[in-house]
Amino acid sequence: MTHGTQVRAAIVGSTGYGGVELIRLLAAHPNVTVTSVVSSSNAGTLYSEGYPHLIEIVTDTLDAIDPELIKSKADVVFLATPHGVSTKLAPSLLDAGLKVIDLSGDFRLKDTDVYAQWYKKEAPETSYLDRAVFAMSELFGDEVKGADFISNPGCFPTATTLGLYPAVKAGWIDPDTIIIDSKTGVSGGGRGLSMANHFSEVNENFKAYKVGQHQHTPEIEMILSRAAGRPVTTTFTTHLVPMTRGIMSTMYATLTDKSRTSSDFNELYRQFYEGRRFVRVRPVGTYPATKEVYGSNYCDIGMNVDARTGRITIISVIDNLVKGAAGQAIQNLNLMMGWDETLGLLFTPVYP
Ligand SMILES: NC(=O)C1=CN([C@@H]2O[C@H](COP(=O)(O)OP(=O)(O)OC[C@H]3O[C@@H](n4cnc5c(N)ncnc54)[C@H](OP(=O)(O)O)[C@@H]3O)[C@@H](O)[C@H]2O)C=CC1
Ligand SMILES: CC(=O)N[C@@H](CCC(=O)OP(=O)(O)O)C(=O)O
Repeated sequence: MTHGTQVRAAIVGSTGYGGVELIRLLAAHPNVTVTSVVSSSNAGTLYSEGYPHLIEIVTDTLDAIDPELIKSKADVVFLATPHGVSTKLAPSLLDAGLKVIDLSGDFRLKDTDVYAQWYKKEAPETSYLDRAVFAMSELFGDEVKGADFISNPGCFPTATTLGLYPAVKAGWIDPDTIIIDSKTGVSGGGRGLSMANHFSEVNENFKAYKVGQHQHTPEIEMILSRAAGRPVTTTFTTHLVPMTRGIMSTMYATLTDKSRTSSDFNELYRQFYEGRRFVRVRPVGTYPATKEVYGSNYCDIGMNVDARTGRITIISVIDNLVKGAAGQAIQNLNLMMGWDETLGLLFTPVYP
């Protein structure tokens, strides 16, 4: 599996935004070498033709999707492919003996009917679904060590549930009252051009989308239900804002004990995330902005209790391409391999 400590990685969907972010981050990882960049549509061409910023840095030619070829070049495969593709690809890669980390939503939901309902696609085969470990690093990281198949969380569920989990788990907020208002940058939609992420549609604009229909709703509910120890449903709305990277989730909920203060919650969160470098709980009275995590694997959280209304407002931010995708996938690789979870990921946010 390893050569010394070196793991060889292949990236399927390497030409997309998640794939190119994996390349950027893995270039700084001491234990991983990217040995195969894979494309379903451009095999045989130079990778840097599609990404001139990587000229003379990534000199590889794109490989075709061939499990045996990938197995000959790599130990672990990242799937940064659209929903529905991993369902078909992951089984053959696992059968070839590769470890797989899937960035798509295909293997996150264990109920096949729920997947089919929200993703409008046929669910993966149950035996492979059962094998996939859903890995929100800070919440379920203990389940990842030694796994051979990881399902990486979605970007909105990452920002949202890291912000809500400690309060729900402690029983300090009523899970039935939670309302989640999320905003995302355009890169969340991937590199493929659609009318929705056309410059003229996004610039100077701010719009809600997939209202009541977002595919991340059942994933958020699955995680909050684990925290609450009973089924939880929630109201979740996404908005597209004119920025490239970043997600902000603003969450509202009613307190179960109205005497608790912002300081009480702040202390609860600090204790819950103690020792987890990538979650930064902001001091009472301060709130994170997306730019403060730009290009980094951090999730920053701030909260305010309003004694007047008996409600809490929790604000959580991530970079959708890092903590929301490639960064957390690498964090999960680290946990899977039994390495320090921060390996290769301790870079500062890009500012300004
Ligand atoms: N963008 C984000 O912020 C986040 C994305 N994700 C998830 O990560 C995955 C990748 O997203 P993202 O990088 O944004 O998407 P992109 O659209 O930017 O890239 C997806 C890539 O997948 C490849 N691809 C398309 N069809 C197929 C196919 N049939 N078989 C194999 N490869 C295919 C394409 O490359 P080629 O034609 O060269 O094969 C394409 O470049 C998605 O599942 C997405 O939901 C998760 C969290 C956040
Ligand atoms: C702007 C935009 O369209 N964002 C996407 C982000 C989802 C995504 O990336 O998908 P997974 O995290 O499920 O893999 C969306 O809202 O559907």
